[in-house]
Amino acid sequence: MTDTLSDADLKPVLDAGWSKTDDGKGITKTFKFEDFVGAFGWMSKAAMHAEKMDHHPEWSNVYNSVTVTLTSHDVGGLTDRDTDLAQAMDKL
Ligand SMILES: C[C@H](O)[C@H](O)[C@H]1CNC2=NC(N)=NC(=O)C2=N1
Repeated sequence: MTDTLSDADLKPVLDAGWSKTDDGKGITKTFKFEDFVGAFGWMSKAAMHAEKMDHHPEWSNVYNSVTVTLTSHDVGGLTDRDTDLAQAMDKL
């Protein structure tokens, strides 16, 4: 499905700590880890998931913190590919 999502569709990920970006086209969350190895290990696992799903995060890492933004560039907004990847990241 490539339809953009409504706020109701987003409720599960918003309840799980994701927020809409200021432009409303993405969702973002900051994940915290014990240290850099924890953060980078998580990014490695997340990267494998993203590649399998053919849906890729925008993210940045500073020491033990990883800030992730998810959006569907091809439709210029949020799709279920973003919520699926968000939920996969939350489960890692
Ligand atoms: C061809 C391929 O499916 C597309 O380029 C994919 C790859 N990964 C992607 N990732 C994200 N986040 N948004 C996209 O629109 C996107 N498109």
